[in-house]
Amino acid sequence: MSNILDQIVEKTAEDLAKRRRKVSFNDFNSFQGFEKESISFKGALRDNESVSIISEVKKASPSKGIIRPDFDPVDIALRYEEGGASAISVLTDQPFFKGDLKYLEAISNRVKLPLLRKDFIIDPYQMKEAKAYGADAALIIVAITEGSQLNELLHAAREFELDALVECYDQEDFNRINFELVDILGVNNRDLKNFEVDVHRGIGILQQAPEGTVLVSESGLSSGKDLALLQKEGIHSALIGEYFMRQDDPGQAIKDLIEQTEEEFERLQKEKEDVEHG
Ligand SMILES: O=C(O)c1ccccc1NCC(=O)[C@H](O)[C@H](O)COP(=O)(O)O
Repeated sequence: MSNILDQIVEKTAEDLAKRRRKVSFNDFNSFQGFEKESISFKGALRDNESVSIISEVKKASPSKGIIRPDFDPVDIALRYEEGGASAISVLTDQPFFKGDLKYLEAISNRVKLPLLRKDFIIDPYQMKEAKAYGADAALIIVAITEGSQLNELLHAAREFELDALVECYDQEDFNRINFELVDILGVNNRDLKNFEVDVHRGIGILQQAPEGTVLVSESGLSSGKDLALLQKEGIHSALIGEYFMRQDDPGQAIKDLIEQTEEEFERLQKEKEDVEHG
């Protein structure tokens, strides 16, 4: 690991140490999230004939800086729900993405869709914290774990009734996964050395997962063409942030994208039939 993830993880560890001093592991037991029954994130991604959409609440990013200056996380999440998203990803990292755990909590009080805590999780403390603030699922990035840490985080997710979206950046990450413990796999299409995205590279890795794994393509997706390609290649879900966050009405943008995807998928099917029948 020698890229932006190094810097993010270093800062995450510092902030985590500060939070631990304020709120102990046991303190979380009295948080509101523990009263809520988890909603199946995995089920929501699969319950779709076409590619399901995980729409992301994302104010800023290391690659683009501030993406949405006029940022109202609850309003955005409500629009996502109305627009037809299957699940919502909420960035909770503050230093690099301008996210907040409070956004997760506020959204969980208003929206019925399953919520993914999108952060840089390196310790079981953050899993319990995710549940405490209303998450139904949490991201685990393989590249920021070492040795048994990945499996330890997977066990913690299970303990706190969270689905785990396990994210790879490359083949090396993929090779480290024990699929007996993992049932939702994401591949991030973004190359962290130059921030370029390549959806085809991601598909190639996702397709190696065992049958029954829920497959998620992440980053750089913005068109019906992208999503129809994913559907054609057997990918279940698309995680989309920046594209929606740049639209005046992110809810309408989801509706339009779903419609474009259906049209493009039909076009691809017809093209295939024409080739088959000469
Ligand atoms: O978004 C970034 O610049 C970034 C940089 C370094 C590590 C992670 C990063 N993004 C996190 C994500 O995975 C994306 O927010 C998510 O996949 C949505 O991507 P997009 O649709 O391109 O906003």
